[in-house]
Amino acid sequence: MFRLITAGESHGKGLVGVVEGFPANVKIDIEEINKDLARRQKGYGRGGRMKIEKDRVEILSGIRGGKTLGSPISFLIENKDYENWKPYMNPVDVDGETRKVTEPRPGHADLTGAMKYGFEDVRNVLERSSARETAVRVAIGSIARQLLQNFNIKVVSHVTAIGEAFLQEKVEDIEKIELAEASEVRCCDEAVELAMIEEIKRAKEEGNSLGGVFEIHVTGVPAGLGSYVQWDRKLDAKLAYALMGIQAIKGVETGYGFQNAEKRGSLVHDEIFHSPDKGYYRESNHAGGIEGGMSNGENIMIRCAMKPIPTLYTPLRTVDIETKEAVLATVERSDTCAVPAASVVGEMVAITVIAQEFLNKYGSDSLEEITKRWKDCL
Ligand SMILES: Cc1cc2nc3c(=O)[nH]c(=O)nc-3n(C[C@H](O)[C@H](O)[C@H](O)COP(=O)(O)O)c2cc1C
Ligand SMILES: C=C(O[C@@H]1CC(C(=O)O)=C[C@@H](OP(=O)(O)O)[C@H]1O)C(=O)O
Repeated sequence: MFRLITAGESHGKGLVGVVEGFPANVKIDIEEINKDLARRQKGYGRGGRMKIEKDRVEILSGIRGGKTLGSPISFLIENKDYENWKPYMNPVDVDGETRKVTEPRPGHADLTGAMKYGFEDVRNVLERSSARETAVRVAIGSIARQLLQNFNIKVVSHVTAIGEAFLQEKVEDIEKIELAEASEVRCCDEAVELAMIEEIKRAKEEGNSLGGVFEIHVTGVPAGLGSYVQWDRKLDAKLAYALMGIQAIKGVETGYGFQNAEKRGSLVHDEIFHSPDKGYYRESNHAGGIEGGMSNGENIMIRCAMKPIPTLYTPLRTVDIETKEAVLATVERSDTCAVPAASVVGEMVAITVIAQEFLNKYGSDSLEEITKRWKDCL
């Protein structure tokens, strides 16, 4: 299993990722990583920052001649906006007064972060709590995805709700979900997409913000990733942990989680069948591909709820941390809605967990060794 760590401030020089324990001899196409980074930058409702950045990864170690070495993979994603923030973000010489932030935004990490670390300037919190960091997790997910492509495992995602605009029916047809890639809000239904865009336009006009729901589907996952034997080895638990680690994600559901809770068992549990060519299979997938903390061979389906963006152009009431006076929250620049971007991040975070658990089961030294063990289990 590989470990990962991210570093970097939103307006600092750049973001850094380190992946340790990744197997050797896996072909990595760096342009594929850049494509995933670009996908994260798209989506109707984002603010001015995405016009400044053009995220690209610079590999620093762990890949040679297009293949992984088994040594730590490290990389850099430059913050182009650093040029505009140099006087305030320079590691050596900071003019802290000019850009000091003292009006914490409700819903962001600002106030509690400042209290926790003893800061008088909320900038010291917002720089790292920012979802700019998710670019690194997308790059790592893209590397994980390229490993799993060798085993026919694929991940797709789509946005199912933005504010009050949502899909009525749950979509399980992967080809239909893939159509979401072309949509401005990553929704696979044209009529709902238009309603979502309207919803975002209205929120923007009001100086307000929006959240929503996205859904991730992972296909081709073999049965037996994760385990029932210990609570912290359960696949659903690991996915929920990693997905809740994405900024602003406040709910994670596997399969028809909350809907299942309202129904009788006979309508929820997926009956088991067998055929010589398919092996064991189910005709329904209410469990979302996970039973007893293990993948059961069906598609993995996960939904994530994102809260509305905390920075409002019509700001909420707060307290100045210097004067303790009632003021309005700070606003420099913000997205109105980032659910489409979050759905790309969710996709990449989920595939990272699946890759970690895949290596747990099949070994993690070289692609050849893993392939052999995977074939033995087919
Ligand atoms: C892709 C993405 C973009 C985001 N953009 C913004 C933004 O522009 N402004 C903002 O205030 N919050 C934004 N957020 C949300 C904050 O980062 C998040 O709410 C904050 O870090 C507090 O953490 P919490 O919501 O997990 O409690 C974004 C989140 C994601 C996933
Ligand atoms: C920079 C990104 O997202 C940022 C996430 C974010 C936040 O508070 O989370 C606040 C905004 O930052 P800024 O004030 O620089 O515009 C977003 O743009 C990104 O996704 O790459």
